[in-house]
This record gives sequence, C-alpha cells and structure tokens, in this order.
Amino acid sequence: MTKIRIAIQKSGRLNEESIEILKDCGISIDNGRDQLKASSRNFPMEVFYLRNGDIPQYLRDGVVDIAIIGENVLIEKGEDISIAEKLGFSKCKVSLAVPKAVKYTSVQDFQGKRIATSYPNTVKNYLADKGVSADIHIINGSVEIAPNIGLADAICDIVSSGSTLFKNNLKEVEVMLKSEAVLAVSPQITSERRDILEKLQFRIQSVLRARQSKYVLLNAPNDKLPMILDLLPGMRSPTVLPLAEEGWSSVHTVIKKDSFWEVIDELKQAGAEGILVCPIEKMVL
Ligand SMILES: Nc1ncnc2c1ncn2[C@@H]1O[C@H](COP(=O)(O)OP(=O)(O)OP(=O)(O)O)[C@@H](O)[C@H]1O
Ligand SMILES: O=P(O)(O)OC[C@H]1O[C@H](OP(=O)(O)OP(=O)(O)O)[C@H](O)[C@@H]1O
Ligand SMILES: [Mg+2]
Repeated sequence: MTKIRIAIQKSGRLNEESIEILKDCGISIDNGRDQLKASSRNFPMEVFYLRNGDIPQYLRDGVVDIAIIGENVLIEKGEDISIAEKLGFSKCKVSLAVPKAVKYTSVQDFQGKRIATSYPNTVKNYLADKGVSADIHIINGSVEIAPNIGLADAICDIVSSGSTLFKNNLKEVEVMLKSEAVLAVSPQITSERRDILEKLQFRIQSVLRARQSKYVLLNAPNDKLPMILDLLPGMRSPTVLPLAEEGWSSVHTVIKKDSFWEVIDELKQAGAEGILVCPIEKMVL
C-alpha cells in the first residue's frame, strides 16, 4: 500500500505540536521519538523525525513527500518548495536587532556592518533589496550573544516574546518576515501520494477551523431574540429552540475564538442568560 512520507521535527519547538495536529486529525503513530521513522496504524502515513534545518533538502530530493516546518526555514533554504497549509502555531518573526545603546535611523545603517545570523540568505536578500551590503557571520545558535562578545555589530534571528533580545541588551529594528508552522510539499510528490495529501488537508482544515471557533449556547426571552440573533453569525445561521418555560428560547451557534469576549459582552447586554461556551473538536463544512 502506498503511504505518504511526512517529516516532522525530531526534537525542538515544532515537535509536540506537529504530533498533536496529526493526532487531532485522527492519525495515531506507533513508536515515539526514539526511532527516526514510524508508521501510522490507521492512515497511510510514514513519519520521519528529522532536524528542522535538514527538511528542505529532504523535500527537494523527494525523500519525503510533505513536512511540518517553520515557514522561515523555507524562506531561508527552500523557496522552490510549496506550502499547502498554514498551521497556526509556532508564530514568530525573523528580525534584525542592534545593541540598545546604538542610535538607529534606517536600514542603511547596516551598510558594511557585521551581522551574526543563522539565516544568511534571508538577511542578504532583504538587505540587497534595499541596496545595502553587510558582512554576514553564520552561527548556528545563541546568536543574540554575538554583539556582547564583540563578534558582530548586529544580529538577525527569530523573535517571539522579545525576551531573548531584552536579556541580551538588544532592540529589534527591522522585522524581515513573519512565520508560522506550515505543511510543505515536495516538488517530486507523485499523484498517488497527492491523493493522500488531499485527505490529510481535508482533516487539517477541519481541525484548524475547530481550533479557531467556539460553540455557544444561551437562553433568551423571545422578545430579545431579534437583537441577539443580529449579534450572532453561525455556520449557516443560529439554531433557535423553544425552552420548556413559555416565552424563552435557547440559541446555539458557532463563533470565532478571537471575537468571543466582545460578543459575549454584547450578548449579555442584549439580554442573553446562562451562556455556555464549549470547545469544538472538528468542523467540517
Ligand atoms: N521563540 C520562538 N517562538 C515561536 N516559534 C519559534 C521560536 N523559535 C523558533 N520558532 C519556530 O520553530 C522552529 C523550530 O525552532 P527550534 O529552535 O526548535 O529548531 P532549530 O534549532 O531552528 O532547528 P533544528 O531542528 O534543525 O535543530 C523555527 O524554525 C521557527 O519556525
Ligand atoms: O523572543 P523570544 O520569545 O525570546 O524567542 C526568541 C528565541 O527563541 C529561539 O531560540 P530557542 O529558544 O529555540 O533556542 P535555540 O537557539 O537553542 O534554538 C530563537 O532562536 C531566539 O533566540
Ligand atoms: Mg531555536
């Protein structure tokens, strides 16, 4: 039987959430991290546990068909590799930073400066685009320490909360790109495996949609219903059911997680009572 070969990070920031999203898609994987290769019991899939930085090459060579990887790594070394889905986790930026004490005016300030980074292509392309040429020092980790030890004038690295920059007395001055985990596809994928990919994407989309939504149930007096229904979008339209108590209804609907606190406040003001908010496991359109 043909199986799709997926690469996920062996260990590191993407590992757990990659396994989690496959699990939420109903795909259970035998064996744990100790083995570099594992098979699914209930989906035609083989999982390869690899280093994040090596994954673009494996995709390019067709050794794996798909991968869960940071978009930033694809931008750095896999521009020929396509993205099938954005996965909504491991959100971060790739930014340029300089010591706090440095007066920064514009990207031109990087002309002739030494920049330490694990993302040489990203920096070079970004600066070349602006007519700036700098001296790039490639280092693989603890990049933020480089200015403090006199190795560089500036750095380019991943920024999320900003606390690593802060601890190293640096300030972010240019955001070069924004990234999140993505499902990437090998240019060599066969049509048979593409069919399996489509099934996987269908499941991933249902999982992501569900993660972004909440199921809301509330009670309301019938005379307040028009105002309340106005506030609620719902997948098609909200469900309204009569309560045992005369003159009252129960309203069920789905709302976006982001807008949820605002909507709840408005619903209360409009006369809604006994509001329940529940997670949704899957959402199939
Ligand atoms: N602080 C962070 N916040 C959010 N996402 C991050 C952060 N740091 C890294 N990421 C994302 O997670 C990915 C993996 O990061 P991680 O540090 O685990 O791996 P790595 O050391 O770059 O790779 P490798 O697996 O090759 O050792 C990055 O490529 C990026 O997309
Ligand atoms: O803005 P922050 O929230 O501080 O996150 C940014 C830091 O996170 C990443 O390092 P990581 O912790 O993955 O360590 P690593 O260098 O060993 O990969 C990245 O390389 C930055 O150093
Ligand atoms: Mg890291």
